Amino acid sequence: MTETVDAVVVGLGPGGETLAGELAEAGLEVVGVESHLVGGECPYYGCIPSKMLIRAADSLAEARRVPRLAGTSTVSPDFPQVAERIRTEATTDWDDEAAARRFTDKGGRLVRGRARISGPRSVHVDGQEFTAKRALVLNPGTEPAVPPVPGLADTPYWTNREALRAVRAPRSLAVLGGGAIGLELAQGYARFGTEVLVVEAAETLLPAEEPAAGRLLAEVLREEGLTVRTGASLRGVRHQDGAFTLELDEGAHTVERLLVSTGRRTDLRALGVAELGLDPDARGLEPDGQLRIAPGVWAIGDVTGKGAFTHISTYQAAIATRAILGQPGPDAEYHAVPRVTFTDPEVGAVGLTEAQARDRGMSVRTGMAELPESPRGWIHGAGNAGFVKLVADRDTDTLVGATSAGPSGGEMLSGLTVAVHAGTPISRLRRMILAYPTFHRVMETALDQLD
Ligand SMILES: Cc1cc2nc3c(=O)[nH]c(=O)nc-3n(C[C@H](O)[C@H](O)[C@H](O)COP(=O)(O)OP(=O)(O)OC[C@H]3O[C@@H](n4cnc5c(N)ncnc54)[C@H](O)[C@@H]3O)c2cc1C
Ligand SMILES: NC(=O)c1ccc[n+]([C@@H]2O[C@H](COP(=O)([O-])OP(=O)(O)OC[C@H]3O[C@@H](n4cnc5c(N)ncnc54)[C@H](O)[C@@H]3O)[C@@H](O)[C@H]2O)c1
Repeated sequence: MTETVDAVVVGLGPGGETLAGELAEAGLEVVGVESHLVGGECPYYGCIPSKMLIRAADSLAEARRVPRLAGTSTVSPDFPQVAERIRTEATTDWDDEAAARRFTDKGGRLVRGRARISGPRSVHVDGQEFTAKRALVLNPGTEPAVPPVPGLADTPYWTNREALRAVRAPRSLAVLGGGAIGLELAQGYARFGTEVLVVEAAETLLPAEEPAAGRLLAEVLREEGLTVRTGASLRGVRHQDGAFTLELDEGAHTVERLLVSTGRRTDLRALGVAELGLDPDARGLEPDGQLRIAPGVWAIGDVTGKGAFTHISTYQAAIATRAILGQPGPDAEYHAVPRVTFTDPEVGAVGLTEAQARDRGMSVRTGMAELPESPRGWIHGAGNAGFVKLVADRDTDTLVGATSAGPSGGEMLSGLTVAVHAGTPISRLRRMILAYPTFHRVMETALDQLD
């Protein structure tokens, strides 16, 4: 016996929760199915607790810079203090009651359990079946992709979840994967006194971004005392007597904890996408401009492969909500996707890297300016590492990508995002007045450097 409603939303991550709530507020009968916590990865194990840890760790780093700028300082890190702030303020002890109420107060019906697609617009949840008259929306998010390293599966390794629920900082930590999750947490823990080793398979850290960003982070992290191995492979892992032994190219390395942060995956087979005629072995779901993947079926969030970021999930949710409500509107655009890795220096980036632009056959010009050489960077002194790199398309005379690394790299990104998003001609950008002495003023130098 199936229950028929207007819309069924599978997974209440940032996008799914927003969309489900808005459809309910618009008067639709909405069932939201969530197998874990309403709100998804971001508020409980992702963006928010990790940034809370980083905020605390950055305050320690700033205090350690006092001797180079202002006098003397004594820093005594207390990890339990930030762990408690994450538990009580960020996650309310990993309890989603408030988020669940936020949805049900809008008129939505929350069904707890794991959904599996059972028909063109139907799902099974623990013996119940729901069929959507108007829309089935898939927002299943991702889970850690764990590489097939011999021995790894049998060890009590950490993923982002355990790393952000920890109540004390381990003495030593190996981080497998030097991408966004790995680097943010590696630096965060190191600043609390953990001895950290980062093992990255690619030749540079943060390999999806400009190589200059990865090189800069490797340099800064090494200066802070972390050990960084790039182009490295983990051949095997053992766990014995409370310690992990890692077999690396250069020999064995023993640590108290191991964090696996080597990317993410979605189990489309378990979700049952074959019922929709889609490939269950695909890496993700490929929606059209209105986020549709089949008649009456939408997909939003990390599973669409357009950038695993909360702002992409909620951006897509807004477009899909409108489409489901039958309101016309523009297709999703991805030429100016911004992202920020919240290391110190922060690495902000938007649009294409130089390599991506060249791969697309563009006639590329680049401009680069170093932050320490700018007035504000020089004034800032300790902790001023960073740069702005611009990637321009010679044919259209517009920026197609930019990277802003520095103490406020994420904030510096906003002007660059506007430029790439709007396709502002470079000749027009060159006539812009930028406040003195800001970090973002370095954009002017980078524009002058466009070869
Ligand atoms: C450590 C970390 C830090 C991050 N930091 C940032 C950041 O600073 N900024 C940023 O923009 N992004 C960040 N992200 C990424 C961000 O968390 C995700 O992009 C964001 O959560 C959006 O994901 P989503 O909407 O696709 O789904 P998710 O948040 O993954 O939620 C999906 C939900 O679906 C549920 N679900 C899955 N399958 C089913 C099913 N079959 N039935 C019922 N329920 C199901 C899950 O339980 C989950 O609650 C970070 C991620 C991590 C791990
Ligand atoms: N600040 C943010 O916005 C933020 C923060 C954290 C995560 N995220 C999102 O979550 C996604 C997932 O993060 P992630 O860091 O897990 O993935 P990622 O893809 O960003 O990085 C994974 C890294 O692991 C490396 N790797 C893969 N297999 C390896 C192996 N066997 N040995 C050593 N290295 C290996 C990859 O080369 C890559 O550098 C990110 O891509 C991002 O979209 C965003």
